[in-house]
Amino acid sequence: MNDAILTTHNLTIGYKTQKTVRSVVADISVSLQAGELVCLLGPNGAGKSTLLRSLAGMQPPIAGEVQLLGENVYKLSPQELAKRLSLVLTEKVNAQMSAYTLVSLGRYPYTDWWGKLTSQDQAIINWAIEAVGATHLALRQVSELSDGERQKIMIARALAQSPLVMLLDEPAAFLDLPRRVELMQLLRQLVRETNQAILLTTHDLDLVLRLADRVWLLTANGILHVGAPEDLVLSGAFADTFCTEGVEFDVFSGGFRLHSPLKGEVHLIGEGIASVWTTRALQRLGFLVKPEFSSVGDATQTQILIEVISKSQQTLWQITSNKTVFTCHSLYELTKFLDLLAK
Ligand SMILES: Nc1ncnc2c1ncn2[C@@H]1O[C@H](COP(=O)(O)OP(=O)(O)OP(=O)(O)O)[C@@H](O)[C@H]1O
Repeated sequence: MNDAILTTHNLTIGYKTQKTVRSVVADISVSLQAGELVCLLGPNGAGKSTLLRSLAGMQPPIAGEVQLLGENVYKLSPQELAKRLSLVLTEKVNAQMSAYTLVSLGRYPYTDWWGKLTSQDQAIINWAIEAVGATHLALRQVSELSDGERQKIMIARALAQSPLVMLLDEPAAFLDLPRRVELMQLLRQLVRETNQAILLTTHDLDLVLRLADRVWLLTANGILHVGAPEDLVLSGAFADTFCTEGVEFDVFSGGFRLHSPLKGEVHLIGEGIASVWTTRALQRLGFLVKPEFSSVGDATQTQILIEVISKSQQTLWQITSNKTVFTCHSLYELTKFLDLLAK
C-alpha cells in the first residue's frame, strides 16, 4: 500500500544562522498517506512545531528533502504549494473582516489577479464553512469570535484551499474538552470523505489513542517513532517518552499515573460505576486497592475495609477499621476520613 502524498527523505530540521547550526531532529524519513489522520506528539521542545513548519515549506531544512507528490516543497511556487498544502498555526488572528471573507481567502491560489470568486469558489467556501459546523458564524466579525469559534473558521479557511495535505499546529489548544473531541472527530471524518492527509500536533494523548490513524511520536532526544497508537503503547515508546519524575504512562489504562507515596492498603467490596470511581479516588490518595476479604471478620486490627453500598439514587461508603464502622456520604468525605486515618 503506497498512497503517500508527502514524504521526507533524510530530513534534518533545525535552526541555522550564519555562524551556527542547531539541529533539532536528524534523518527523518517518513510519509503521510492519503485518507489518514496522523497526530504528532512529543514532550515540550521536542521539535513538533519545527517539523510542521519544515514540512510546510516555511523553514528550510538543514539537510534532506520534503516532497509533495514527488516534488520538492522548497521548489514549488507559493501558489502551487498553497494548492497542495494548507497550514493552520496557533497564533490568534485578529482580522477585521467577516468569518466568510476570512474563509474565502483560502481560495486565493485559484482566483484571478482581482481575486474574483467564481460560483465554484463560492460553493467550496460554503462547503468548508458547513463542514466545520460554522454556518451560523459566517457573517460574524472574526475579532468578535471566541477562540474555539475562530479556530473552526481557520480550519474552514485551510479546507477552502482544497489542499491534499493539511498541517495543524495544536488545533485544539483553545477548546474545551467536548469541543476537542468534536474537532478531532470532524478532522477524522474529513480525511475519510476527502482522502486528504491531515497531520496535527497535540498534547492530548487520550484523544490520540482514541482517534488517530497513525502517530508520529517525537522523543526529547530526537527519535521519531511511527505507528498505530496501540503499536506505540505495546512497544513501550509512549511509556519511555513520557516517563518523568513523578509521572508514568500506564499501559493498562492508556493514561498517566502519578507516583504518590504508598499510604497503605484498603480492601474494597462493591461493584459497578461507584466502585470504579472509588478505586480511582483511593489510588489518587496513594492507597493500594485490593479485593475484599473472604469475610468482614477476617480483617485484622490494622486493615481497612471499604464497602460501597448503592441504593436507588444514593451511594454510601461503609468503612471498617479497628473493628469500628464509619459511614461516609460522598467520596470527598471518604477521602478526608482516610487522610486522617492514614496519618
Ligand atoms: N527560532 C528559533 N531559533 C532557535 N531555536 C529554536 C527556535 N524556535 C524553537 N527553537 C528550539 O527548537 C527546539 C524545538 O522547538 P519546537 O517549538 O519545535 O518544539 P515543540 O515540540 O513544538 O514544543 P512545544 O510542545 O513546547 O510547543 C526547542 O529546543 C526550541 O528551543
